[in-house]
Amino acid sequence: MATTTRTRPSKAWRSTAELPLRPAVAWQSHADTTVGRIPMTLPRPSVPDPGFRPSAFAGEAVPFRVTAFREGHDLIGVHLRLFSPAGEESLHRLSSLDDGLDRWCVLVSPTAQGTWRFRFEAFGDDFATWEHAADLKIAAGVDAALMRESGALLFLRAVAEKSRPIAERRRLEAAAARLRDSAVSDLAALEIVRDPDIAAGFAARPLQSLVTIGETFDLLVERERAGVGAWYEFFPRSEGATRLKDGTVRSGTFRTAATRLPAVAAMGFDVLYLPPIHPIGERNRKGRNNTLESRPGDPGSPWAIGSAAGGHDTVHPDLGTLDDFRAFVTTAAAHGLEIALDLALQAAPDHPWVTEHPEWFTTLPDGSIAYAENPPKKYQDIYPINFDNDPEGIRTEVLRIVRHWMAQGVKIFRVDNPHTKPLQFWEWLIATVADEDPDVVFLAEAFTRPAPMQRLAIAGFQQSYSYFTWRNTKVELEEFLGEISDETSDFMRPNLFVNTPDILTEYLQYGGRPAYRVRAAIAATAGASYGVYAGYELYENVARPGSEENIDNEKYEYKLRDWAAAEAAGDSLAPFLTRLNEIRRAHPALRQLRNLRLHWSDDDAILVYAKHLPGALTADGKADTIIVVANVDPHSARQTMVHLDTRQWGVTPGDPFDVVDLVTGAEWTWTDHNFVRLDAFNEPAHILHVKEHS
Ligand SMILES: O=P(O)(O)O[C@H]1O[C@H](CO)[C@@H](O[C@H]2O[C@H](CO)[C@@H](O)[C@H](O)[C@H]2O)[C@H](O)[C@H]1O
Repeated sequence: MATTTRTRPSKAWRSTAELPLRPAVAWQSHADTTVGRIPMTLPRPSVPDPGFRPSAFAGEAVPFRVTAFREGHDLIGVHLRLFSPAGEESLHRLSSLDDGLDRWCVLVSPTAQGTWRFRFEAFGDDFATWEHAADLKIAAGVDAALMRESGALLFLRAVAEKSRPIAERRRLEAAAARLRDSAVSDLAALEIVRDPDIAAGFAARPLQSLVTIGETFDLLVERERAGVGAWYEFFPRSEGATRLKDGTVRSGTFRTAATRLPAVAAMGFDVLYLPPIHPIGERNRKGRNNTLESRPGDPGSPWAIGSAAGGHDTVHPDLGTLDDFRAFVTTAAAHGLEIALDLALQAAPDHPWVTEHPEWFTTLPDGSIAYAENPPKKYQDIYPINFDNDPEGIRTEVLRIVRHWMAQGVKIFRVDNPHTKPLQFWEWLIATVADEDPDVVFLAEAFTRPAPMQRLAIAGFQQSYSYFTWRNTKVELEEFLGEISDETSDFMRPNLFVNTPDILTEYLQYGGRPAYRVRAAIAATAGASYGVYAGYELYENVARPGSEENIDNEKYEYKLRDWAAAEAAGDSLAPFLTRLNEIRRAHPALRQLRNLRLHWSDDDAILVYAKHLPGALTADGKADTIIVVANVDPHSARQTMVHLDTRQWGVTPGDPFDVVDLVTGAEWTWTDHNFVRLDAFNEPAHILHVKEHS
């Protein structure tokens, strides 16, 4: 049987409205004004700080937007002229959002990495202006002769454009003659005004006047993993750790931890993040539950980096050797997992830096060095680095360390507390590393105020931890999702971790299993990147009294977990996480962020959002639409009406469309208003795929 395969164009972009390329010609310009003939403002993608550039990831559906208008009521059009890193030029027609705000938009997906350039070109759309007026006036018998003659002149102007296909020019010439022919009735002339072929020709090659060329901007396109991925975090020392007869625990190693890789991969995760893997300080080592006294056998916090065994370039001897680490990275890659390493720029008191480079620390008047803090947290087992004492020396050392791990196959770094170090330093480091390898990704662990958090992203961090963990109610989530998918999306890519070793929110502590389930569903579908710290799947929800983190925290001790027994007993969320990751892989709309749109329900705990990706931007040419309806009250069953703006995926309001729940398999026919009932104790969220549509 013959099969047909859709072949995608091998260009560096995909577009919802690409036009044949035409040279840019500014027909009117005045050097004595700032504003162009057709004013354009608020171009996007953009960043709030001059000197920096917006970014996207390869394959991201980027809405290129601008606000453009002109005096009076003649119609305008707007083009996006795009230049790929290789210098290929393309032209894309923006559509009016018709929201009364003069906003225009086109979706383009750059698929090639590198620096792109783009600009907007606005123009008087002379055919559209005439068509609009002629349609009304000729039909009403007002100025019909005048309209017909204006049309003929317009068509002949188009005929003179040699770049138009010959068939189109002939059609226009004939149409102009008929408009002028007094034997042709006004009713017949109206058919010319409404001729779809003529309209299509002018849509592809508009008849332009007053062409205004906007400023040219840069857009940095980074690799897909910079923006998309399912992350899993585990402590390698816990994986394969064994309790000995005397009650002590023998550390896991890279070799034993490697035996857990198939299970992490089978859950569908893409990135495995490891907390620091370096020697841990002996002096001031913390004991269990963040106590200041460690007991024999306590392994200490991995973030207390450095001992006589070495510093940031060394593997903790308990974990194995550098060769073992390299083998671990290779095995992970064979399972489709990329390793993310921690980059925590601080030192335990016995780190070699402390004696070799005392100038890298701040010595107090009494000769001591103050320990690190991230108020209200106190890190008595580490010294912070003073980046201003020897900036060059510190830069050289950190670059050496990063290069060292890159040489072992690491291309992702989770940076600890970057907001406690100078922004300038990060701008330099990330740019320097990108020059050497543009595939390296830095994730900022900056739980701080919005301004420093956002500036770290603008300065170059490819990804950022976010406030997601603390946004739990419907109202909070709506505000958060609206912000990350639009306001900050040109420069900040949030990773929606559901938990971390430092964060066990009250919502999880008291929400029971429904809370774990619904949070995972929202993170995996709302975030293009999301993450899970090991133990989440076992619903570990007991906090250390007075803190927002797990009791008997893995940061200070080995954690021996029986994954298989939990799963066999039905006490594991792993099957659900696996399904979520399968859904993410099967649905390209979910591997996007900027396409998230909030919809509505009548209930204060039912959150509704959808993600749509047009077929023009998907690899197989099929549109993909997912609707998520989530009950964020983990203590109840809720029923309500859900209201959708179905036009976002091309369905006329009121028309029916079929959906399938990707978790339960249930199928329904929906319209723009639908009844839902979500029982938190059963299935707190619908993840609905809109079946076959254009
Ligand atoms: O300050 P954050 O909440 O962003 O947390 C990150 O950095 C902390 C310091 O590196 C780190 O804290 C852990 O390591 C410290 C140093 O060993 C130790 O004193 C803390 O008790 C321990 O929580 C935290 O894990 C990291 O995510």
